[in-house]
Formats: sequence, C-alpha cells, structure tokens
Amino acid sequence: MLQAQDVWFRYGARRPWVLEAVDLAVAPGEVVGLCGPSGGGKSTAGRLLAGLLPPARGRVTVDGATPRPRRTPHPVQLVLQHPERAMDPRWTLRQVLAATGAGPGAVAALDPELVAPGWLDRYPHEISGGELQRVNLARALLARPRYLVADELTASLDAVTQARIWHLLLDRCRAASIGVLAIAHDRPLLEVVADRVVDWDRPADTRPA
Ligand SMILES: Nc1ncnc2c1ncn2[C@@H]1O[C@H](COP(=O)(O)OP(=O)(O)OP(=O)(O)O)[C@@H](O)[C@H]1O
Repeated sequence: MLQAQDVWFRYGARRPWVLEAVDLAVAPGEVVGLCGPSGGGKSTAGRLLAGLLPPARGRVTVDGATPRPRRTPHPVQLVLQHPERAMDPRWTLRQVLAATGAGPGAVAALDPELVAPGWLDRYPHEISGGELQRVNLARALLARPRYLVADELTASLDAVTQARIWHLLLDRCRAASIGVLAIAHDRPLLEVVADRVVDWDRPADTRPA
C-alpha cells in the first residue's frame, strides 16, 4: 500500500499550508484518480508520495516502510505532463532510458508498442509529444516501481493519443500489480481509467495561513 497518513506540507515556514492532514492510499495494482481545483495541492501531494518533498508532519509509507531518501530508483515513480522538461535535450532517447540504470539490454528489449526501436537514436525533439510521453512512461517503468504517480499525464494530447497512452499504462501496471495515482482535472477521464476517484475540493487560496 502507498499511503499518506495525516500529511501536512507547506513551501516555507511563513507560507500557507498546501496539504493539511491529508490521508491517501493506493493499493498494489489499484488505480486511484485524484481530482480537484487548480492550486489545491494535487501535484504537491504527488511529489511527496514520490519522495521528492518531505512532509512537515505525518508519514508517507510504501508497503509499510518509509523509503530511504537517496534510495535509487525510488519505488514510487512520478510521470509528469511535460516529458521534454524532464529530459536532457542533448541526450538521445537511448541515453535517457539507459540513465535509469536499466542497462542497454533492457532498453533494447523494450516493448515496441511502448517505444519504437527507431526512436532510440533520436533526440527528444525528434519525436512527437505523445511519442515522447510513451518514452517517459517507459523510463518510469524501467525503474521497476511499485507505484506510479501520473500527474496530468495526457493533458496536452489529443483524445486518440490519450487513450493509447492510458491503455499502455493500465496494461503494464495491471500485469505487474503496480498501483497508480492518476492526477487530472478531467474527471470523465478519471472515471474511465480509475477504480475509484478521490475529489479534493479545497482551493489553497481560501485556506488560512
Ligand atoms: N515550488 C513551489 N513553491 C512555492 N509554492 C508552490 C510551489 N509549487 C506549488 N506551490 C503552491 O502550492 C499550491 C498547490 O500547488 P499544486 O501545484 O500542488 O496544486 P495542484 O492542485 O496540482 O494545481 P494544478 O491543478 O493547477 O496543477 C499552489 O498555491 C501553488 O502556488
């Protein structure tokens, strides 16, 4: 189980709380949708769950334990909306994928449905946005995560590409019992892809400091 228990977080001691007493849980193989208003703290929660930010109070646990901060790869992988921002533009996609520590064999053996072999020697700007998001997803899966946090994974893509990427993600996560937290504004999308949807109805700017 990926769990946030009574988690509090703010970006600085004088800033308002972004997360207040948050509880969230994702079971192995479960797909949980997280929906809510802009600025409500969904992406912040995703970063805490992936170990990129520490809670001020409360606990984040992965299968009952608190992951060590520098343990690589982290058992919770975060996949963001803009893959190009998460990749070095001077690296080929083969280098990007190899940097996970997976090794050239694992990169070459990637499912061609996810990453076409012909893309590997191209640079990030040499494939489309939807194709690059597939590479980004492959990169997260190469880290052999127990859980994935998909933050607006397909928000800037057309409907056909969205469906293709979600199909690939759900297929692989179900096969490996990887739990998924899917963050999105698009509630109808979450209703299709998730086993259950959690609504956050707490815009940050209405909360006291
Ligand atoms: N690095 C940061 N430093 C300071 N404040 C931040 C930082 N990142 C986010 N915030 C603030 O924290 C609050 C929550 O932001 P967050 O991105 O988690 O919300 P969100 O629900 O994901 O929003 P959206 O749906 O618009 O992506 C916002 O008020 C935002 O301005």
